[in-house]
Amino acid sequence: MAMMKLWTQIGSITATIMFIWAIFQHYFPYQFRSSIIRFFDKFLSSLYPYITVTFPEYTGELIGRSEAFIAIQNYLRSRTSIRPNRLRAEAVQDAKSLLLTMDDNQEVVDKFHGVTIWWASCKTTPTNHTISIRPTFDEKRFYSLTFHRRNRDIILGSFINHIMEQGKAVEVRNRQRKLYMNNPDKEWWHRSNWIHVPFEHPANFRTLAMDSKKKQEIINDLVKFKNGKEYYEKVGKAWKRGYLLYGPPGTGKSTMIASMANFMEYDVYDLELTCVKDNTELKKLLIEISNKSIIVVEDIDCSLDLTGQRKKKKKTEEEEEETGEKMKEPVKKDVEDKKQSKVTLSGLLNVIDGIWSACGGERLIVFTTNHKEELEEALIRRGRMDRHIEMSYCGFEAFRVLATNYLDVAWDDSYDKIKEMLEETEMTPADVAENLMPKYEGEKTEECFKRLIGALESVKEERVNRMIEAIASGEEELEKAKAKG
Ligand SMILES: Nc1ncnc2c1ncn2[C@@H]1O[C@H](COP(=O)(O)OP(=O)(O)OP(=O)(O)O)[C@@H](O)[C@H]1O
Ligand SMILES: [Mg+2]
Repeated sequence: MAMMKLWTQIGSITATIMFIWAIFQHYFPYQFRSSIIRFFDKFLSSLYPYITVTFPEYTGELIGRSEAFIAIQNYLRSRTSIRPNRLRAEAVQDAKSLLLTMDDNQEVVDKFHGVTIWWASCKTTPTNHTISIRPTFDEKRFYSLTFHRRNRDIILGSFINHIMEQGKAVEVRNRQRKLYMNNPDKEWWHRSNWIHVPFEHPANFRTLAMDSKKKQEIINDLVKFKNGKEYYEKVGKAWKRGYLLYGPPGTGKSTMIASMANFMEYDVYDLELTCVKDNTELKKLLIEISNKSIIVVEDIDCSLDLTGQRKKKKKTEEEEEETGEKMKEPVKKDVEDKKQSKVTLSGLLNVIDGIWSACGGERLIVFTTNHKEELEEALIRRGRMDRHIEMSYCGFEAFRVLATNYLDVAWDDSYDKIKEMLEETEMTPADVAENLMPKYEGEKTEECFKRLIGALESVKEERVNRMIEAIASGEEELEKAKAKG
């Protein structure tokens, strides 16, 4: 009975509103309507003198979460005086610690210079009621900030700036750095084109084996870059820097990238170009990359045939026909991959230093290669790849770092012999490190050095044999040429 009464009341209220609305539309010409609406607005706001600002998690066409939303989330986390009834826990630092955030649909009171502010974390529920285990795009989160109209200037001015600064500082403090990879099998419900894992590589400049002067130069360069925001603005250049690391396999190029990331406290975006469909997708990936990051393209010479895709493809087919031999499957797959990716050299150049490269700041771009000479000049010219760093075979200084890392010895009698041998041979730091590493619990330093000396001797022997063979074949050629006259 009571239910029926309620429905009758709702029905009559709705009918009255519709009636008033119809009269309003019929009797008031549209020129007057807006003034009347404004008048009612003023009237209502005098009854309710509060202003509410909302901060959605995702805004308009922007890809990625809104910076303001993230800053507020971090700011609220840092406010110990704010005590929501319900909190949401999120594991960070590879589940080593928990971050607590205000749960959805909670309200808290905050103060700023004596002004009271009301925060609410809101979530709109999906309009369609389909059952799904995945988060749907209809689920929208936002923060709302409410304050009295008389505090408008202080809140919209200094308070908003204060939140952004505080929020960013908290983010830097709590941040678990991440290693990202581009995600070619992205499902439609994934907002991001990148997937990530915690970045926990232990490499650092102290343990990186290389010439100490060269290492210090790189460190200085990185420090200058990190503190160079104003400088880059002054000279009108995007705040980014390119490094080309080149050298034989096992000389520490990837280790150098990890050391750089740890030194700068940056995230790493490992960009696999062969998985990027085309230039448009490359741009989309780029604009999703956060600031304070290193974009890495390993083995750039193998990533794409940037120097002329068609030419090389044709050549491979011709080679197949000529030799009558079919390509090995992995090689064929590699060629297929390159065929699938339509990223062009100009697309890549655009990302490095075209107009798109200025989206975001404080980014390092690092290319690695084993064959610098095969790279297109335009790709690695100064300004794009600002510093070319050669990672070379193990010299004596690099060896000393490795000896300290692996055996904890600063000096040994065998050093002189090893020094002499390292100057005569070419052994990568990876091989030196492998020989220095004790092979069983308690293996003595002298045994490790003996193993290294043995390995160096065999490398030297191989080198001598190769030289003898080369001379012999050269002499043979010379004899043949002489015989031909
Ligand atoms: N300069 C170095 N300092 C310290 N360790 C090194 C150095 N170079 C190589 N190593 C050791 O050798 C391993 C292989 O090195 P790394 O992967 O960095 O070589 P790379 O130059 O990237 O090789 P590739 O060209 O094959 O990718 C590393 O895990 C590290 O342990
Ligand atoms: Mg590598």
